[in-house]
Amino acid sequence: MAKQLRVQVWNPAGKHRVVSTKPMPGTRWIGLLTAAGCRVELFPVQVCTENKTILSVEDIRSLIGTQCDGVIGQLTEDWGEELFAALRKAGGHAFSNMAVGYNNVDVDAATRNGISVGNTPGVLTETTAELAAALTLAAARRVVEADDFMRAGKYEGWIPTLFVGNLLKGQTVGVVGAGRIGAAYARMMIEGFKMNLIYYDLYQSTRLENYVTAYGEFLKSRREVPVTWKRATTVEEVLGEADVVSLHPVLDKTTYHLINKERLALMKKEAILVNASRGPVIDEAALVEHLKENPMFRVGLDVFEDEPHMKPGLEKLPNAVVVPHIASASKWTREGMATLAALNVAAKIKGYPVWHDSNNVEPFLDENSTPPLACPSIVNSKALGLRIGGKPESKL
Ligand SMILES: NC(=O)C1=CN([C@@H]2O[C@H](COP(=O)(O)OP(=O)(O)OC[C@H]3O[C@@H](n4cnc5c(N)ncnc54)[C@H](O)[C@@H]3O)[C@@H](O)[C@H]2O)C=CC1
Ligand SMILES: O=C(O)C(=O)CO
Repeated sequence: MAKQLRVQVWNPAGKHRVVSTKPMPGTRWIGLLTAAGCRVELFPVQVCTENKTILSVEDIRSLIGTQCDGVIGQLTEDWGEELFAALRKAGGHAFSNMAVGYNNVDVDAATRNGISVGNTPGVLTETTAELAAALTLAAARRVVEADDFMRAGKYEGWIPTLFVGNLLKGQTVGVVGAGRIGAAYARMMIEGFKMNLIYYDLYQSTRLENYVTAYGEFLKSRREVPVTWKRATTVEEVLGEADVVSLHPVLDKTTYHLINKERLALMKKEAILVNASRGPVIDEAALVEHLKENPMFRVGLDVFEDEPHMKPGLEKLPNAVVVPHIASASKWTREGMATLAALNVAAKIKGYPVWHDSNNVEPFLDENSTPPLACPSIVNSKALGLRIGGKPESKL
């Protein structure tokens, strides 16, 4: 039996019961749900005192209870048949992850149970790309190693060989998964550091290619060396040619352990590998061995295969920069994610259609105007036969 969980409640008299499995930043999301007539319940995680950061399936079943219209869940939770069946039985038909990635959700199980699955695209794009850029710089210029050295009182004066790293300008940046975040990261590295691009994706990114071409023309007009781009036909091509490789694909069967022992061996000895997508995209045990054998190879990791744990040995390696899945952690983005997740649930409960363009959710994020009457992004809208539409001006 799951122990009784303490919950906080807003708008207790609300007609529709919505549960959020974790507290989310800001208050706009609560206001939007209560304005839509929802009673909002959330499980307040006290990370240090209760050590209850990740809810089990059993915990979540107990939060859903016998009557629940919708749930806002988190990427740390396993949303499969058991939970969706429990939600359906409780009368619910709306779920949203507070994340753009939804590899923790069995979308087919949700569809079988008639439950919509929302996610939060777009609002994380630049924030996540910026953290990937930060990890790239930290790894290239050995920022964390040097910081540790200073704090340990080891600095005795400038020497020419101290913490020598990699220059990015003129080198090649490789992007695997050139979707929203991958393309934003590519633009940052190209414009910021004048790197050349090689990318691999299942689809061509004409927009990104045109952007790099135009920037190259601009540089030429200023008599500077132009940047270039190339679309690789295999991931191996990217790994062999790039000086920096950043991973931004979705996690699915095709990307699980995309970077493994054999593919790491194709990379340059002094290359930099960054992962701000999902941990299992890299075979982390193979990566630890590769880092041990190649001390000039460096990584920047935001995500881990067995999150929140690291594979043994990673914590001891100076050529790894590691941060705890914070790529989307800017105030604007996290509050925006909460808003989109809340609207995915509230608008579904109200029977509104699904927004026509999940790549442009900005109209939902403007705090000074009322959001469109639509669910911002529902990944199984087609399978459920949901209506597409949305009127920007009307109140929820
Ligand atoms: N570390 C963090 O805090 C964050 C991590 N993410 C992760 O980043 C992922 C990407 O997010 P977005 O860019 O918004 O999604 P997106 O859907 O715009 O881009 C994903 C790209 O991956 C490509 N792709 C799919 N399978 C591939 C394969 N086998 N090989 C190469 N490319 C492949 C797709 O074609 C697409 O272009 C999310 O699914 C999520 O897992 C997203 C936000 C924050
Ligand atoms: O949105 C996602 O997929 C995340 O990983 C949140 O940071």
